[in-house]
Amino acid sequence: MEFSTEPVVTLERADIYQGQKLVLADVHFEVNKGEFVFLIGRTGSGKSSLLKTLYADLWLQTGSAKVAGYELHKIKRSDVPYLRRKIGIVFQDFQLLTDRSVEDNLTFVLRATGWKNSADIKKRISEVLMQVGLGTSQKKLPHQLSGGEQQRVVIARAMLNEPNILLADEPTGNLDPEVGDQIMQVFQTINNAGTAILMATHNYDFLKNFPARILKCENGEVKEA
Ligand SMILES: Nc1ncnc2c1ncn2[C@@H]1O[C@H](COP(=O)(O)OP(=O)(O)OP(=O)(O)O)[C@@H](O)[C@H]1O
Repeated sequence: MEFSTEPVVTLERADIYQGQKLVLADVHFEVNKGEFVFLIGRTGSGKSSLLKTLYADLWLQTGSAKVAGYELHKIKRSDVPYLRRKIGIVFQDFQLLTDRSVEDNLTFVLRATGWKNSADIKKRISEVLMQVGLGTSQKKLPHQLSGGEQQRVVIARAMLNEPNILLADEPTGNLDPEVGDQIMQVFQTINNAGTAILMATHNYDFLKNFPARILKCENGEVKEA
């Protein structure tokens, strides 16, 4: 599996619903290993619904999809946690546990995903924090960090189990433009090291400054832009 060249994401004839409402029809695209893809579209066009489908928060009812080796049209609910270990998820709001230090937030995730050895846990936490440029913040509580630093911790958390792809939904939406650019650079560094990224964004400066493939949600469809 690790050495295969198959795409990280494949969707074919997928219809994406919110309740009874068809949000996106006949969605078909692939994301290859190590690729960077922006997902754009107006408010309400279906970007979040598409990302939610990929991490099996929204259930795929028609069509087929394969994400990190898991077939979403066949997946059992009990396998969803394993799918989510293979994909990292980053939202706009930071969703850190506010009463725990950075280190404890990250340890919590590692222990919940089966890590037992304390030395391995410490080593992995230092690695991901270095990767996001936050080497010295282990002992801090989230409120002692800036918004940009908190988002770095969230990205570090998403990287803990070496995902094949990061799904990011407006990851810079709550940040000042300058800080947003720095976070975008963190994503670039991670992408350059081989992790695919699918990022929903409203920030058109990113599209200009960080050229990459663009998918657009428009009129109930997903198109290459
Ligand atoms: N939980 C929900 N229940 C019912 N309808 C929903 C739900 N979430 C979203 N929708 C509807 O689905 C459509 C797509 O919404 P979605 O959030 O995927 O769009 P988006 O492109 O991510 O928008 P934004 O840029 O504002 O985040 C919208 O019409 C929205 O009202």
